[in-house]
Amino acid sequence: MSDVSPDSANPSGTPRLRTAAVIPAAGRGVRLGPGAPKALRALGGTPMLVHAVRAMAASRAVSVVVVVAPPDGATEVRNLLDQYPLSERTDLLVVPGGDTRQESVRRGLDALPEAVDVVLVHDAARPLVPAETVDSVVAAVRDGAPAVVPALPLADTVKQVEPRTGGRTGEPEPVVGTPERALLRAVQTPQGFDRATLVKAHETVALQGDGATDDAGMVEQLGAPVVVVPGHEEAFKVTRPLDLILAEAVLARRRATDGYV
Ligand SMILES: Nc1ccn([C@@H]2O[C@H](COP(=O)(O)OP(=O)(O)OP(=O)(O)O)[C@@H](O)[C@H]2O)c(=O)n1
Ligand SMILES: C[C@](O)(CO)[C@H](O)COP(=O)(O)O
Repeated sequence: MSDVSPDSANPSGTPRLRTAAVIPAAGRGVRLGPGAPKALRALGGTPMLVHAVRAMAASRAVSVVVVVAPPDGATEVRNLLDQYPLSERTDLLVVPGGDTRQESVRRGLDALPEAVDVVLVHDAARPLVPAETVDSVVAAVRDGAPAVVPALPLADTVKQVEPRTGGRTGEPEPVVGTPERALLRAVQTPQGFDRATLVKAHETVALQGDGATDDAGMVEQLGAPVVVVPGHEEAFKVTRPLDLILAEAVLARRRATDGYV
């Protein structure tokens, strides 16, 4: 496995790959219920986005973090993040996002400094991803994989259905298949990419007008290989109210046992 040392720690004099994390944080969080934009809601008294930024900066490989803020909230987010300074080895940029996650990520990619070769894309809504998960994604990209996703096996059986369009919520839907569960993985973030591959994927998918629910899906549409590495249970996405309760519990345990702030 490739090491994940920072640029400045390269003893051989050969150019070190520079790694940036793009954090899309421009969503509203409709499924979480009414309130501030999801990334700005408190988790253990600290905005969820701050946890996500710290999780990326905790990896020694990451030297640049680009936060993609709500379209009209970049200044507010910058002022907020300035209250939670990172160590000097991490540069922080804040840019305005777009109407979809895909558009927000694309705007984050546009802001990357030229020297960056490896890009992580990490949901602000996954505030508790451990540093070792981040490191293993970076290492796999530095080892030559153009696209890497952390993922876990599924606990539930999955059914494919014929969705009822325009029907009432809760109306029965016909089942059309049961994919073999052992072949499925639930995909998390950060997803890691060779920068040129990810930029090309975003350009191509935007031109075709198609979408994807994750960045690796866009790379798949290019025909480039995508590999999976083990994810982590604590990298779950805060999507619904119950997720926030779980996140509070995980954070409280970390604070009690690991000295996490
Ligand atoms: N226009 C958007 C939509 C989403 N996101 C980000 O993409 C991540 C994953 O999206 P999700 O969990 O679906 O967040 P929301 O879109 O905010 O949630 P919801 O669909 O419930 O409104 C989040 O960090 C969210 O802020 C973004 O940057 N720009
Ligand atoms: C990118 C992602 O987190 C991978 O599981 C997921 O696809 C985001 O989905 P969302 O509906 O935009 O939260």
